[in-house]
Amino acid sequence: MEIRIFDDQSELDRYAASLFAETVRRKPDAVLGLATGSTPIGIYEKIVEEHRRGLSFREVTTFNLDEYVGLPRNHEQSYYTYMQKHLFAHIDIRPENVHLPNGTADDLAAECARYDALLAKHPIDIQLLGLGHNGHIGFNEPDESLIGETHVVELKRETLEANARFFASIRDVPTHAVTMGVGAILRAKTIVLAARGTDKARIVKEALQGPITTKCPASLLQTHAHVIVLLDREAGRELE
Ligand SMILES: N[C@@H]1[C@@H](O)[C@H](O)[C@@H](COP(=O)(O)O)O[C@@H]1O
Repeated sequence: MEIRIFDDQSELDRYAASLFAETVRRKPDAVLGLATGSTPIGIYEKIVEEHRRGLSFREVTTFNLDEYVGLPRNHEQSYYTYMQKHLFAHIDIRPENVHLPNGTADDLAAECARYDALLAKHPIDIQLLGLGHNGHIGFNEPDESLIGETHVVELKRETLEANARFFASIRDVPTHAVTMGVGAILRAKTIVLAARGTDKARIVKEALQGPITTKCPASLLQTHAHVIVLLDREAGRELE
């Protein structure tokens, strides 16, 4: 596991973006795994800058980690809207190459199977991950056991609280989400985990240097051969 600590936020964003840009330069039809949350926003800005400097995403395919259950695509807090706003509207990606779980599907089990079939056809070259305060990756919440494939998850209280800041009140935060499972995440050839801020310091330490346990889903990343962890000083301050 490679751990890089940055003094400057925009340096972290630029470095993360360069890893994705390099992948696309090397392989124009690369498959990118994408994440939401506040952490990737600056990274997407830098990816858009790479596009403005000439990098094309015409042949690229993307998969997002997760989507809320029950939010229509055009809801302002859907991850579909987030991705349009922060990335897809600003690059030349083909809409048909963009994949997110559909959280409003009538048959969510069928939707999960559809997503897994697509993932099986398009192995992810590089996967971006944020880190939940409780160690979740995507929406794989800490539990006695974890699920490998795409599934519906009930969000933990702490996740609802953390994400309430994006909604009018905690009552408006969807209680369930569709998430890619840890199997698909760990099958990505390269994983880039980004975390910032003092409030992530404890979970960063637990995930990277604590025991490998389903109680901290991000700790499973310790088993992956090619993980690059990008932290600011605050998020990295408890690491030994
Ligand atoms: N489903 C997302 C995760 O993919 C993300 O990593 C996490 C952390 O978000 P933030 O970067 O805003 O701390 O939030 C959400 O719960």
